[in-house]
Amino acid sequence: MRVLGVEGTAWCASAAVHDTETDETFIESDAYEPESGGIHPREAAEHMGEAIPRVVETAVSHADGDIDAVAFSKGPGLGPCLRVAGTAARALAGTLDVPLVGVNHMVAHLEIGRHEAEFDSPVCLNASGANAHLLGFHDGRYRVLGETMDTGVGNAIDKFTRHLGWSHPGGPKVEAAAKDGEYVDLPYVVKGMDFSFSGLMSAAKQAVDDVSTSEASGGPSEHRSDDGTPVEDVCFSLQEQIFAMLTEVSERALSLTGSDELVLGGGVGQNARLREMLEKMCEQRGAAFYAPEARFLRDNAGMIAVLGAEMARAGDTVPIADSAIDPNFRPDEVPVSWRENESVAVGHGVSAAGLSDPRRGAEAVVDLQDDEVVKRRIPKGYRHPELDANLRRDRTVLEARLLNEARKAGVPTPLVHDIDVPEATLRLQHVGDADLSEALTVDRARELGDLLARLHSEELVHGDPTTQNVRVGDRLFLIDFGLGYHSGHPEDHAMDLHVFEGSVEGTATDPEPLCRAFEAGYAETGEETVLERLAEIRGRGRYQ
Ligand SMILES: C[C@@H](O)[C@H](NC(=O)OP(=O)(O)OC[C@H]1O[C@@H](n2cnc3c(N)ncnc32)[C@H](O)[C@@H]1O)C(=O)O
Ligand SMILES: [Fe+2]
Repeated sequence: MRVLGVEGTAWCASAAVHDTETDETFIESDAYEPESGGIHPREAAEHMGEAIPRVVETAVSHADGDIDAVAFSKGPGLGPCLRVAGTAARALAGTLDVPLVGVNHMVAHLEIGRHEAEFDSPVCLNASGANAHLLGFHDGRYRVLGETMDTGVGNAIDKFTRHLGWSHPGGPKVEAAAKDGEYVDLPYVVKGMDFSFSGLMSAAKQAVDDVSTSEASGGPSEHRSDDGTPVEDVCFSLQEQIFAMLTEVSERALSLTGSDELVLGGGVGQNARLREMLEKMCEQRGAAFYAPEARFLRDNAGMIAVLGAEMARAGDTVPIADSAIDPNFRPDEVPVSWRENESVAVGHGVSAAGLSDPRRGAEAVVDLQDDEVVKRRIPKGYRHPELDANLRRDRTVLEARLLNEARKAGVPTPLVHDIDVPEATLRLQHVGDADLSEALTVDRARELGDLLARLHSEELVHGDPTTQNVRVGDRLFLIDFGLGYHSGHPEDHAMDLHVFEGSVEGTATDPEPLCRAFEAGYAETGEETVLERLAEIRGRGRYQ
């Protein structure tokens, strides 16, 4: 079978032909390059209007007109661009009299890696321009295990370079500038498997602004000053922070799902430092890692044609009348017709808190000694040594402090027997006999809701309350406060709830009653505003 793919979600007008017999993919692309600033939707759509017919013609003639189906990016993306590419795809399917396939662009970014690596059920990290998320496959659907709480990763980097006056796209320029940089401390924000870039980006711009104000007459190529931060140091550190955040949440997702395969997708995946970090992390935990070649990472119609072929084979085609584009098409809305009903399931190779298989813990090695647990935050080879030392120290100290404060707030936690800060090691009381991930019930979900409400009423935030960070005994115990902090803000409290529900939705067959009970438990003692904020976070328009 030969499938023609059409891609036109934002900047890349592209057509491709995938031949399922030979597994070869021919791609023809034409990039829109804004003269100044970022991507303008109207200009980008004009570019699509000119370039799509051209790239389609090249691809069709490459296949000698021998095409069995037409697949196109149905969304997400910029409406005006999607419309142009969608119209072209519909017209082509009509003219050739072949079926039409509507592909989710984000799922295509990840399926291309799975297809090439021949992995069964990997965790997928998408690092693209307008998005950033972790997907796992469970019970016939992609589940969003974690995602950005504000902008996509590429857009965050591009906004920073726009601030510097550099042309679009900024990602490759930051990568080049980072080669001569040294580490400076910048914010690092992960919440469970979610993460955000806005604080980090403001700090980066601030650091550079200090430089440019004192260099006002120095011209754009001169970035150094005596008291400011050299721009290459900011670029270097930006990469170190952002990619370490993405790698950390990927590792957490591997740990939570028990998967030992990771694939990368999206344009930012072209960055060698990101790939290096992911590769090192996987190597350290004995997982397999795959990143497709660059032409399949950045936006391209090849990935649309490859997934389109699988969908067409599964009979997943769409009548022209029902083929409307969807600018907000989320990957978890896609009915996955082309995969067997396999799952990345919780429990798979994951022992209780990683106890019998210490390698599996996301962050720490945990050893059982009599009735005590020795938890050591091991150095992570993928992180910059300074960042690594800071994170291990800060999290160890915070964890010890917050475990005690939480207990005082009436939330059961293990007693802290001893702390060794230089070794980032805690000796803790052994509590419970299973993880909540192995023993989640409606009643326990409710009990946990109540515990988090109590924690929040004392202005404490857990930071990572997934089902793996709750122990089950005669009652529930909260463990692993390493991402915790003090805050009385409803947004921070709501994020705790969001993280828990994300871990349930990513792994439970029927998450709905569990989440409802959890929220009911929270509502008994917790603040109504937090639950309202939770609903808002869920529906928040992200990815600007
Ligand atoms: C919806 C769709 O239009 C969108 N696609 C998209 O944004 O294009 P993509 O090719 O996946 O990613 C482009 C981004 O990838 C970044 N990028 C490219 N090369 C890079 C590099 N070497 N280092 C860091 N970022 C890089 C660019 O700066 C830009 O932000 C998406 O997938 O989110
Ligand atoms: Fe993309």
